[in-house]
Parts: sequence; C-alpha cells; structure tokens
Amino acid sequence: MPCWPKRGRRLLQPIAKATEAAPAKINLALHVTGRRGDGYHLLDSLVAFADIADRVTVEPAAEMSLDVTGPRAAGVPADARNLVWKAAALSGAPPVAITLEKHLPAAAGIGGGSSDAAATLRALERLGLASLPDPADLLELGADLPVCLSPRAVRMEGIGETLSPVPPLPPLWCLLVNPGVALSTPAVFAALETRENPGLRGHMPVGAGAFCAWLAGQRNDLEPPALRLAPVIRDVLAALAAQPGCALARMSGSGATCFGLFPAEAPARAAAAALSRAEPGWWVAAGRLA
Ligand SMILES: C[C@](O)(CO)[C@H](O)COP(=O)(O)OP(=O)(O)OC[C@H]1O[C@@H](n2ccc(N)nc2=O)[C@H](O)[C@@H]1O
Ligand SMILES: Nc1ncnc2c1ncn2[C@@H]1O[C@H](COP(=O)(O)OP(=O)(O)OP(=O)(O)O)[C@@H](O)[C@H]1O
Repeated sequence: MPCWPKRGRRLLQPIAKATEAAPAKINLALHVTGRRGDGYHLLDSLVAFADIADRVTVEPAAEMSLDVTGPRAAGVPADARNLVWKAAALSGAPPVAITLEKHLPAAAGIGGGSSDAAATLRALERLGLASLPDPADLLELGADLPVCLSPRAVRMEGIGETLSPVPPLPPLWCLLVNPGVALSTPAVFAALETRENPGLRGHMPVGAGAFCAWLAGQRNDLEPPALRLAPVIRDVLAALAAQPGCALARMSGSGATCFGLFPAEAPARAAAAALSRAEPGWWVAAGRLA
C-alpha cells in the first residue's frame, strides 16, 4: 500500500521505501535493583545512543523477505528468528522486504537486535504500513525494545518498560570497543552475585566534567559477572581508561562492549585510531553521544 506524504496540497510521489538508522544503545549506568518472581531483573539505567548504527531499509513486497548485509552480517539470522522480522510480524503490517545492514556486533550489550527491530517499526510507520506501538507493548520482543523505539537519552526502570526523561546530555563523544567475545545476556544475569543493589544516586549534572564525575559514582552491576565470564573485558577497560582525554571507561549492558567517554572529539578519534592499531582483532568505533 503506497503512502502519500501529507506535506502541502500537491500530490507527491509515494514513499516506496524507508531507511532508518538503528543506533547503538549504551547503558551509561546500569544498576540491578531486584528480581521479579518470573526471574526478570529490575533495572535502573541511564541509557544513551551513539551515532554508530546499523541501517534498516523497508519496502512493500509480495511476501516477507530479509537480506542481511554489511561488515557485521556473519552469524546474524536472515529469517524469522531475526528481531526485525519479528517486529514486522508483530506490527500487523502487510509483507515487506527488509534489508538490514549490520555494522554493530551481535550479542554485544549495545542492543543491536533491539535497535534494528525498533528501526523497522519506525520505517513501517513512515511508510504508513503500521502505527508506532506503545513502547511497553514491545517487551515481548526484548527488554531493550521499548527504549530503542525513540532513541534518545532516558532513564530506564522496571525490566525496561518504564522510561522517564532526563536533562539533555552534555556534548560527549564515545569510543565503543568490543574484544570479539559474544556474551549471552541470560548467562550474565545468571552469574550475578548480588541482585538487590541501590539505584542511581543523586541528580544528573549538566556540564560535561560534572556529568562524567557523577557518572563515575554510578555502576554497571553486570560488569563483575561479565568479567568472570570474559576476563578480556578487563583489558578493554584498561585500554580505554589509558587513552588521553578519556573521562570514564565502563561496560555497556551485559557486555562485552565497553565505552570510553570523551568531552572532546579529537582525542576520541585519536584513541580510536590508536586502539585499532594496537588491537586489530577488536571492533572499535567512535561517535557522538545523543
Ligand atoms: C541488559 C540490558 O541490555 C540492559 O539494557 C537489557 O536488559 C537486556 O535486554 P534484551 O537483550 O532485550 O533482553 P531480553 O531478550 O528481553 O532477555 C534476555 C534474558 O536476559 C535476562 N533479563 C533481561 C532483562 C531484564 N530486565 N532482566 C533479565 O533477567 C532474562 O534472563 C532474559 O531471558
Ligand atoms: N537484528 C539482529 N541483529 C543481531 N542479532 C540478532 C538480530 N536479530 C536476532 N538476533 C539474535 O540475537 C542475539 C543477541 O543479539 P543482540 O545484538 O540483540 O545482542 P544483545 O547483547 O542481546 O543486546 P542487549 O543485551 O544490549 O540488548 C544474537 O546472537 C542473534 O542470534
């Protein structure tokens, strides 16, 4: 079904396809505050996004199809197991052809699959094929789906369904580094030693220096169990922290991707180049935080 843009009175060309960026999700802080009866953990997380992204293109088609391309396509399912396919099916839209260009590593703690699924839903909405769902209705696709639907910095609580606004982030660049170890999210949660920890403390300051100092006082409670499962994460954190201009190094989500925060762009880019040279087997990407 073609979608006619509503701008002006003239009849414009129908939108034949829609492409959406699926940005990396970064848990700047991730506190595990409890566990529900069904085993899911309660979280208190400050979530942000980086302009380092997969790309999802959706167009109407006679039957559902999925083509996975790009430098990180290997190992990513190209059928109904993929979250983009599941999202399209859940939306109730007619059949579409989806092209997923993978740039983000999978099973890496940066919500790749969830962000791809959310981008698919935004593309379907732009094409007029489905309306955007209520974020909480997306939990059945994954706990990271609600936060990825509108990718901007927010506080995330519950198991991922409670989203509340935060003040705008200061200008910050981030360096994402993954040592090439895939970590299973359930395995990392299962290896947690303490499940009832305090939530985020205090109020988020506005300036970059004060913000990074405040963030340093918060935690990622999944870091200790992830480090036990993949000790190489310690090397990644040390390598990031040693980069000139790096204000904070921490793991995102259930790992193994870690991030460094840089108040200025040039040191972030220089650190990306230095780490890529030193560790050619690691995935390294620098971008702006949003
Ligand atoms: C760790 C985070 O990345 C933080 O943003 C997310 O909470 C994980 O989100 P996700 O990958 O979309 O997770 P899901 O696919 O929903 O869940 C995978 C598994 O992780 C565990 N899980 C996930 C989320 C949560 N709040 N508590 C959990 O215990 C459960 O064992 C679940 O079976
Ligand atoms: N679009 C997709 N991209 C990557 N993996 C996908 C996708 N759809 C389904 N998967 C499957 O989901 C698994 C988890 O991948 P994903 O990149 O979503 O990582 P994640 O670490 O669980 O993210 P997070 O915990 O931060 O939400 C992969 O091993 C893969 O088999």
